[in-house]
Amino acid sequence: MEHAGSRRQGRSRATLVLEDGSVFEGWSFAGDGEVAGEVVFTTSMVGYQETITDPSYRGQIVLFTYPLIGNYGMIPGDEESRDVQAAAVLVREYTPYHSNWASEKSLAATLDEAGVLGIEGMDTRALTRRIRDRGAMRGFISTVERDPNVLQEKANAHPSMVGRDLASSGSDLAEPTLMPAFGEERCRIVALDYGVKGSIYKELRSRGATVLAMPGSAEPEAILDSNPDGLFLSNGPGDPAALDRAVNALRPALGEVPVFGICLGHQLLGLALGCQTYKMPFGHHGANHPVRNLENNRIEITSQNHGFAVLESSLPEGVELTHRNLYDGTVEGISAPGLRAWSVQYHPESSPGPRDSGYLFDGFIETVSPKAVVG
Ligand SMILES: NC(=O)CC[C@H](N)C(=O)O
Repeated sequence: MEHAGSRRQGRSRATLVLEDGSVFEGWSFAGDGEVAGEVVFTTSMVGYQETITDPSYRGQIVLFTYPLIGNYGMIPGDEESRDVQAAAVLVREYTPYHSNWASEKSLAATLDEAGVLGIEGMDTRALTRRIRDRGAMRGFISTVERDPNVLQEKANAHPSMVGRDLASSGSDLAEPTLMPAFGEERCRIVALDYGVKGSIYKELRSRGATVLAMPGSAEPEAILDSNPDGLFLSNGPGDPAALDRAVNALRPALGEVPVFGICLGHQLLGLALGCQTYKMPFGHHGANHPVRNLENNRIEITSQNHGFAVLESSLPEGVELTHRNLYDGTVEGISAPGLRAWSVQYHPESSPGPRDSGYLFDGFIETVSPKAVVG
């Protein structure tokens, strides 16, 4: 039998223990049970729906630093992929009252249906500081087990994000899928899907690109045989350095077609060009990350979600640093002009403020559009 105080509004107590043994208590607002994952914090003030459905968050327990989550519900069409991808969701306060005219269900209902734990009432500030001070850590959450030692052991038994290939199975695509341009077709590109955010395809298609999406596991011949005007490399979960096969598959395309990569795609391009990647102490997750564009010295406010990065000292000759994080100096963009390849570590166009990095999509489409379509 349950003892008094173990439930609130019909929900269970939940305990999170990090690999260093620190303990955080909360209440489940969705789901019951146990889950392990790397705990990361995101500073986005809006966009929880896009965040939890972003496949790059696979394997991660996502903590929102914004103190109130849930108030605009879930809006059909705003999801980045079909499924909830985050391993669990941690918030300070969850509100079940969602008032956006377009919302059709609550965040809690969505998580419940997906079988993903949602925990509220956690000291998200203390937890964020812990991660910021000690680095990204694995954590284990349970609504059934309360013993911190048991939970810490389980956190430590979970595989580290370093070396984890989550992208080979990151795509929902079973086979190549053609997505027509919105409006007049200007170019045809192949997109390698390692766990893509759907909004990226919308950005490409709305600029006149017909997109042939292929699973990230596509063979090099399949990529080039379709004779694309350009090649796009998507975002995706896990450690890029675990993806030798994907890196080797895109090498033959370099120099043959213009290549543009985002997030994991940026890291894979870097690896294919001979750079190294590393795990950052704690990642960049949020919609307010300032980046200096080294080509024009402007600052762009960008939307980011990455725990790995390209190592600046590993950039070989011919590869240029184009974008750098304003705060911590992380490489956020590179280019290899001789090979017509470039990439950034963030999602152009999904920033909350001025659309100040959409030029990256524009530039890609401009570069790969062979000619204006006649008739
Ligand atoms: N957004 C992404 O594609 C993330 C890339 C990679 N999984 C990282 O964490 O750095």
